[in-house]
Amino acid sequence: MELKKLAMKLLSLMAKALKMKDEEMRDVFEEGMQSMRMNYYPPCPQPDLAIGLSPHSDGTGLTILLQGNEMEGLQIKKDGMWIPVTPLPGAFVVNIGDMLEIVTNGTYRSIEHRATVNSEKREALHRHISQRESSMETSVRPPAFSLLKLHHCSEERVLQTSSECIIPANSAGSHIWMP
Ligand SMILES: O=C(O)CCC(=O)C(=O)O
Ligand SMILES: [Fe+2]
Repeated sequence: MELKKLAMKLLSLMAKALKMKDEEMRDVFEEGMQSMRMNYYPPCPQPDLAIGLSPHSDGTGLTILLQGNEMEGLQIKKDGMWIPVTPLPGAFVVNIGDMLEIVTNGTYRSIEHRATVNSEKREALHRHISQRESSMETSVRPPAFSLLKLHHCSEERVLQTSSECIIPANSAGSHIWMP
């Protein structure tokens, strides 16, 4: 509940920064799905040869993350390089997800990230804040993304552009957002 309040506050500030209507942002995320996940990375004898979680972006609106036992592991990709996100005691990390990138018309970019492992265990607790289904039309013009039914784009086009397109996590693969 408190994390949802925090997420809505952050979303509201982003809406303000973008001169979007607050209600518009609330309409997308207030009644959306939320999920909680605990990731446990066991101690690894050869961390350099292993990966905890492969590179991805979150398909959500916002992810609020607490790096539990303050072990390093989370890395973001910036200018082609993996940068560690050093855990700060008691601090949350907030990740922008794909759906927020779409709603903000590409201004707030969804970040590619991964998790490495250590010779000691690591824990990370996540709260994902997602959109209400069928509420993804941005009022910003021109829209940077449009929703295509998958059968309208050839498999080749999807493959060519897959690093730039966004596949909604809950769409069972039937729709795709294209820039
Ligand atoms: O373990 C982490 O810090 C990141 C995990 C993550 O990115 C995810 O579960 O989506
Ligand atoms: Fe993630």
